[in-house]
Amino acid sequence: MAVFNRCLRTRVLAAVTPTTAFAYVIRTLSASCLRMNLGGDLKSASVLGQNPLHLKRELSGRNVQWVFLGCPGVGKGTYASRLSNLLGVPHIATGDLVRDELSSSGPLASQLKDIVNQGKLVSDEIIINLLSKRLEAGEAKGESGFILDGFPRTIRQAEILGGVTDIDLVINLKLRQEALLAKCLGRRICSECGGNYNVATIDIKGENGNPGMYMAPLLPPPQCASKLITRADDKLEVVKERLRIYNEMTQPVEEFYRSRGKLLEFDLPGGIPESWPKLLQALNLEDHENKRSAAA
Ligand SMILES: Nc1ncnc2c1ncn2[C@@H]1O[C@H](COP(=O)(O)OP(=O)(O)O)[C@@H](O)[C@H]1O
Repeated sequence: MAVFNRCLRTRVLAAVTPTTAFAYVIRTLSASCLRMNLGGDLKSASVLGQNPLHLKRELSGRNVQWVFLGCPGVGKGTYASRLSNLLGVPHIATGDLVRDELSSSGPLASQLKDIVNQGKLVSDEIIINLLSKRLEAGEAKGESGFILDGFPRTIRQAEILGGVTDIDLVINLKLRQEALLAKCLGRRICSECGGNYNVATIDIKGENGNPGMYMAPLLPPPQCASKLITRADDKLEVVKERLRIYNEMTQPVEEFYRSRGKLLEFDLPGGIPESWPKLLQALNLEDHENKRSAAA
């Protein structure tokens, strides 16, 4: 097994141009961690109506390599994490990697704090370094496959990723504009367990032929209720800036994958109870656990 060497990475990063260095880091990791290119295209499986889970069993060592796109507050983390549990692949959210780094008070923390709190994107170099370290740690635990959430966020990141591994499917989550801001502002995190909740109730009345939409709040269990915190970048002005940056920098990534036939557009019809079964249907997946608890 190829073991990623931190000194080598430092030397390579210093010696070559940034793009080459990022690609080198991910290629090294991809080759060893992700067991790439073992065949099978799970994206086309879902499009063609076969069951990706069935295919997954047939592809020894090759788990899904999916990406979630979507505006801040759309619910990428919620659905990526549910699919990660269902498919048995890691959910890797680059925003979480950035927040872990921020709370670690390591050398990067002070540099990242201002950028994140202003709603800006951190540099490709930093984000790829954090992602590489996360993949390296996953390799050590025997992980394979991934659901990426928050990466790629720029065309350059998408090109680098595409240069080193195959992405099977990109799920583009979409939610009505009126709901996005409220969802971001209602987001809360348990400071103890890290659980994600939302205190916003979205209740858009149907008018002029447009349907209404209801999304119940996602309230914390009693043990988390008194420990909720709001992300520093979930303030109104910062959220507006993040939405602006998404439209400018990340929306082109949707087209990047659309033109390659990898994009699955999914309009969220409401909260989790309505959206989760429909998302599973769109992916040709079944959640037996969910069915069992719904029937109970
Ligand atoms: N791929 C990335 N490229 C650059 N910056 C990133 C990336 N992923 C996360 N970040 C940084 O982390 C912050 C939080 O990310 P995330 O939790 O994904 O936010 P959101 O809820 O807006 O999708 C971003 O505003 C940005 O500063």
